[in-house]
Amino acid sequence: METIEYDVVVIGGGPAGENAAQYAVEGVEVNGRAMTAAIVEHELLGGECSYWACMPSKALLRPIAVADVTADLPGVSTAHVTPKALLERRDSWVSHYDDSGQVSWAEGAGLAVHRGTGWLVGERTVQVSTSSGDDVLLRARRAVVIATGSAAHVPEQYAAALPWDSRDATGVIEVPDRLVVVGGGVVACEAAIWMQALGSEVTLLVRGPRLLERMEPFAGEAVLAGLRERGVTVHLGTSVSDVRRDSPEATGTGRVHGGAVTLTTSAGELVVDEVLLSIGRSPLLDGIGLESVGLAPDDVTGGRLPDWLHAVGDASGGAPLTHWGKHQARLVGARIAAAAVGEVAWEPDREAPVPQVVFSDPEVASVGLTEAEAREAGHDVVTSRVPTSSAAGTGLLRDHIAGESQLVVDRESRLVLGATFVGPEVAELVHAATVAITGGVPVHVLRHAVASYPTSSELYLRLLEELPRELRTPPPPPVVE
Ligand SMILES: Cc1cc2nc3c(=O)[nH]c(=O)nc-3n(C[C@H](O)[C@H](O)[C@H](O)COP(=O)(O)OP(=O)(O)OC[C@H]3O[C@@H](n4cnc5c(N)ncnc54)[C@H](O)[C@@H]3O)c2cc1C
Ligand SMILES: NC(=O)c1ccc[n+]([C@@H]2O[C@H](COP(=O)([O-])OP(=O)(O)OC[C@H]3O[C@@H](n4cnc5c(N)ncnc54)[C@H](O)[C@@H]3O)[C@@H](O)[C@H]2O)c1
Repeated sequence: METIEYDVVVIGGGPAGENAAQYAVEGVEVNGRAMTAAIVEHELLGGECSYWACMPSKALLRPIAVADVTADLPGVSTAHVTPKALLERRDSWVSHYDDSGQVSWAEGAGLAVHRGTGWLVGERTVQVSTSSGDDVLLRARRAVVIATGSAAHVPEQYAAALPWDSRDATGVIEVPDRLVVVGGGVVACEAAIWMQALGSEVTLLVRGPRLLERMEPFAGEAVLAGLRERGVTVHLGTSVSDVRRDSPEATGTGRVHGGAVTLTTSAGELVVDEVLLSIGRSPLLDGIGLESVGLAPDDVTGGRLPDWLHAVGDASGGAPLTHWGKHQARLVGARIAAAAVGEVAWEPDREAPVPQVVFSDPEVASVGLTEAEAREAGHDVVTSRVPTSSAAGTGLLRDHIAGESQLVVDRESRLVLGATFVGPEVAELVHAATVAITGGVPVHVLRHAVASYPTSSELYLRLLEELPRELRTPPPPPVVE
């Protein structure tokens, strides 16, 4: 078997793997020789995000959001979604499932791409099985990075019915007349919108009492009202006990997978044409040879790895979000690069807060701790909440503005712990809160960050004004006895 040496070998070429490889070697020379890295990828370079997750879902949702605005904005005629053109836009944003652009980027960045499935066979050693049948061994002089992503959960009771997963929803070709979406998380709240806009009659079956259960309750309530308003049926507190399908058939991604599906649920029996299962994802760590180096998947997600092995992105067990995986990858890449030249990479003391935007209607954008998480962590919490329409800039966006926005503040330090914005186009509002948390900007200082009139950012002034007056000044110095 041929053996090739690189400084760094990355298993998995999604956004996290690509960034780890790039940051580990970019501009780094050791003894006058440029660092080298290889990415092993067995599907498309760019990963889930580029072809089956973030990009296609947002390409589908944006025109729907724009059409919604025109329906609520006097002075323009109302636009309507045209399903064929919407799917063509999706196809263009996923480059027709062709990754040659990403391969060119990798080659331009000096990264080698090995097509095939990779797994560890020993310390710093990855075997790659290629479609031609010629396996190759990649030896990493410095580090191996696991960036294999995650896989959707498919409980046993659904497996024989061949339900859709998120790839079928983002890659939809045949629009089922009646679609059940199981789950009340991010995929469910986003996919229900585009599937309904494409013509499906959508029913959400949510096991828990609310949508978006990891976010502030008022966010899930607003999204629930939004979905119902656009004609989506939502059953909360509903479990599925049996799933049967007539003639299940593996017809391919985005096509209806057979005949009618009958679901027995705590809300009664439902007969539909397709079921989209969106009940979470787990790190993809099976079959990557962890046992060959004495490790188990829990060691990866628990951060118990030898110094030559790293994990980034969904595979690490951290927040399964592209920007978070890329952040982890930049940190890991910088650590590998610094270690190669005998240095230690600089990192801030404080761990960065995780932002997330749900591109539902209304949108939800949040960062840091929810109120409940902050209290559980022992903070003396103060919150301020205002209608998202309460700034002139947000009010101008459209006629009807649903949703509220909230800051969670630590009373003692005056620091922002978390923020949630619910409403139209709030995605861009959250970054200022992310900056405030990352930079440790207390609210009495944040009040002096003046937003232009009339922009949505003036909502910060409204939120800060709602806080108790005593938080407008620095905390008193500690009394020295
Ligand atoms: C429908 C949907 C929408 C989403 N929308 C957003 C969004 O708007 N914003 C956001 O931040 N996040 C979003 N996410 C989450 C986001 O897609 C993931 O967090 C992100 O893709 C994780 O990146 P990654 O590099 O860790 O893994 P992936 O993107 O999954 O990439 C892993 C890569 O590794 C390859 N691989 C796996 N095992 C091997 C092996 N043994 N050998 C070789 N190659 C291997 C895979 O083929 C894949 O290309 C969405 C997820 C879904 C499902
Ligand atoms: N805009 C974005 O950032 C975006 C968009 C889509 C997906 N994502 C990422 O993808 C990940 C996966 O999304 P998701 O919606 O599949 O997961 P999720 O974790 O967001 O939601 C899972 C939902 O399924 C429910 N559930 C769990 N097990 C169940 C079961 N056995 N039966 C019925 N219901 C069950 C949960 O109560 C929850 O409502 C998310 O964690 C998110 O980070 C991000």
